[in-house]
Amino acid sequence: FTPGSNGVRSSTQLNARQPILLASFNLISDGWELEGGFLPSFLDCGRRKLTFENANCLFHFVFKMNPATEADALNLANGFVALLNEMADTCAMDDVEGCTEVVLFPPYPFISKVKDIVSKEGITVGSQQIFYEDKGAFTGSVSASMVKSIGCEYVLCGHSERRTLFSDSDSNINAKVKKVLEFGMKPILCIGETQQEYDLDITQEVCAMQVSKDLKGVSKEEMQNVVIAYEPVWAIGTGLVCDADAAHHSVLAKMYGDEVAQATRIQYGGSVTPDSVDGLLAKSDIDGCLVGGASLFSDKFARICNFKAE
Ligand SMILES: O=C(CO)COP(=O)(O)O
Repeated sequence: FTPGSNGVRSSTQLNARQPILLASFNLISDGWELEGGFLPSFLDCGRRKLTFENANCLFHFVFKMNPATEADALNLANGFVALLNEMADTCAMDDVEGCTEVVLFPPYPFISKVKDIVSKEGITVGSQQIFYEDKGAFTGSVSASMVKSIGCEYVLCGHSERRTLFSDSDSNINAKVKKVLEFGMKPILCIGETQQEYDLDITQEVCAMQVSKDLKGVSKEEMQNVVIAYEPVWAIGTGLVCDADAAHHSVLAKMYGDEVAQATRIQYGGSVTPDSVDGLLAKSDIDGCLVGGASLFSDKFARICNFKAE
């Protein structure tokens, strides 16, 4: 492909991929036998802080394996809080409607102390990963009960880096999604095609397969706690931004009606920065962003939360 001059793939480049979630949810619906197309709303899903003009958005900031020390992580968290305090905020802590939900995903050792700093600002924390077993001789692993017990509300499942670097299979991801739900937390299922799959024009098939395998056995009712993050692998950490037409709610609406389309939260991830966020969130079909690299800079974090849809 040829990226646009600003590193953003244009919609013409993405025409072929627009029905990704149509295909994906078609497969899911075969398993669910959806009737009448109702899924409960996601709007009860947690903390919120900011109002601005951005109602009901869901921003997840994933630190990945950064920063190097606890002191650095706490500095970052304090920086977020300081900047948020400078911003207009009309959301009460227990507001839901019209407020933006912000969740941080620090590495395990920093979760509790970061949570202590940011929770008074209405920001909550999540876990970048869990193992699907409850307990036992699984050296180096962390269970759902452990992260739940320190206040994690969300858990990432199926991130492309886990799929490729740590051989996370679809069946393992499915087991993790179910374990997260069993413990009353919310899985964020990450899906997305690689560069090679994009070039082969099999994006739809790849995403459909991931969704159908990774959500196998997840009920309609449980789906109210599932978030889907569409993250093209080629866009992660590269500066290239998919225009995310692929994550189009209207394809869901055509199949299941508006209620389902509105109830399903779809995030976009892949090189979300202060420069790209406004354009991305101007698309009514994107409900929020999953942010990696920009999470490590408090000014970028603050600007992303305070996006202005173009
Ligand atoms: O992988 C990501 C979030 O999960 C995206 O990472 P970047 O924002 O660094 O591209």
